[in-house]
Amino acid sequence: MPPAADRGRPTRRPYRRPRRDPVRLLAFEVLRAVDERDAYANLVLPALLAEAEGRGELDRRDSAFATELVYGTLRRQGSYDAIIAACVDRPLREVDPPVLDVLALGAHQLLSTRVPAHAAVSATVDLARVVLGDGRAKFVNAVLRRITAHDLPRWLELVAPPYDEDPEDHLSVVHSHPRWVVSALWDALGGDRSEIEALLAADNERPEVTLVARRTDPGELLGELPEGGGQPGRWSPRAVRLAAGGDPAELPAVREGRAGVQDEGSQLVALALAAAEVDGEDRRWLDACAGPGGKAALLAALAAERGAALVAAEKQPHRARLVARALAGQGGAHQVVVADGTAPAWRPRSFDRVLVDVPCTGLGALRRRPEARWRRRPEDVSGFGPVQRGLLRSALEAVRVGGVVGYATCSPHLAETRAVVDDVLRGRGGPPAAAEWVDARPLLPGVPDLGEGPDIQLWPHRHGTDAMYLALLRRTG
Ligand SMILES: C[S@@+](CC[C@H](N)C(=O)[O-])C[C@H]1O[C@@H](n2cnc3c(N)ncnc32)[C@H](O)[C@@H]1O
Repeated sequence: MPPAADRGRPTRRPYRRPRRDPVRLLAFEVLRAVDERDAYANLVLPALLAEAEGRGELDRRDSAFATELVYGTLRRQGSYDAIIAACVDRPLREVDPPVLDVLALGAHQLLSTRVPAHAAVSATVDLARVVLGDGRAKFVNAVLRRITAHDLPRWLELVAPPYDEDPEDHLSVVHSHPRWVVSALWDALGGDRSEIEALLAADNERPEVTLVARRTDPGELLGELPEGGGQPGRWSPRAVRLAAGGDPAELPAVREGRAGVQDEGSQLVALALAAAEVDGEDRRWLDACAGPGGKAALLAALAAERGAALVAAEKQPHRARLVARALAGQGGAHQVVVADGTAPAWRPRSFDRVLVDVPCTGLGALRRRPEARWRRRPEDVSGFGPVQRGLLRSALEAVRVGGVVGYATCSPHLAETRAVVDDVLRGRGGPPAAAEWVDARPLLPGVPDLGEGPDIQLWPHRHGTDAMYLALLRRTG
């Protein structure tokens, strides 16, 4: 019983220092960097994890949890913002961004992880006390407690507008994509509600890690993995799908460049270009937009098997250095040049095969770059248009008559894919190109649902790959 003098007064809790949880602190630091400095989570996070592991603050499991917190929170930010807005009594724009980041981290733990609700709330409030101060931590506590009232499906029923009233707004909130991205993806995909929902859901899944066997056989590569460590690719004869866990960069085959980490979609683009028929010689290949070098490394290996030589061009010097690193040890004849593909340093008609994997919005790789969907703007699409058309025109000039150009994007947006190729072929905004379509679908035997052709569009929910696009064109004059 409290002493008589204290009776009737509210009992004060003894002051408790907040627990400094290095995992949540690190996750918060990454979210702030993404928000404040436009940093890329896939660059900042590994660097901070490596430092923290080096200091002995985090072990592998902690790092995996920090990764899940950062990527999951960023991917689901649209849904969480709608839920947080329903739990806050003022417009979200009036809540400080660092407070919103803490709330989103808490919402993610409560609604999408197995962390028990009481632990998610107390750990997030402790984080708030450390990074925001005790006053704002009380606000965080109150909002998180409101969020615990429902699970994610119920919250989405409550906060998303009904599908029948506004399908795109509904999907935007439920699947956490900006409305304009939902709209663009649906235009490119076609199909009904279930198809677009499957795509949007796939964008929110963590992609599996795939290796490409470059100077080795995929069977041998599998043999180098521990028991149960991988399985053959779904579509690419060179792919090995890694089981979860472990750092692929530490595998000897990857360290030695015999294999690399590469999505199967990117492998298929390089393989289809290499499989296209060219009339006559097949000795000189060009990758006109090579940085950071994933496709160039596979092309170099394929070229070396046939005695062909690869020129890998890249406009940005620092990215050209990455290309040189990717090509090191690939064997065969290859050369890396810093060059603007729209004002080329090579003579016209001097290549037999050309890949032009143009800069684009990256809307096909949303699984990998969790913040990209929030950073991109609709006007970015038209911003890339002139360089995409210029690069394709130059690629068609660089290839000789009878040779083949592959135009690739890691965006399925129709304005970046078919529209660019159609404009260049029909001479909109320049002279018409003397080139014909090559049907790319038969060059990828066994890969289903590639579209109506002659170009191909891969999809995360159909193929488990990034949404890569490829058009193949043969120069005719
Ligand atoms: C989509 S990325 C290419 C990815 C690469 N093919 C791979 O698989 O690793 C596009 C690249 O084109 C480069 N780029 C942009 N404009 C260019 C230009 N005018 N000439 C050459 N490269 C350019 C960018 O710096 C970027 O590295």
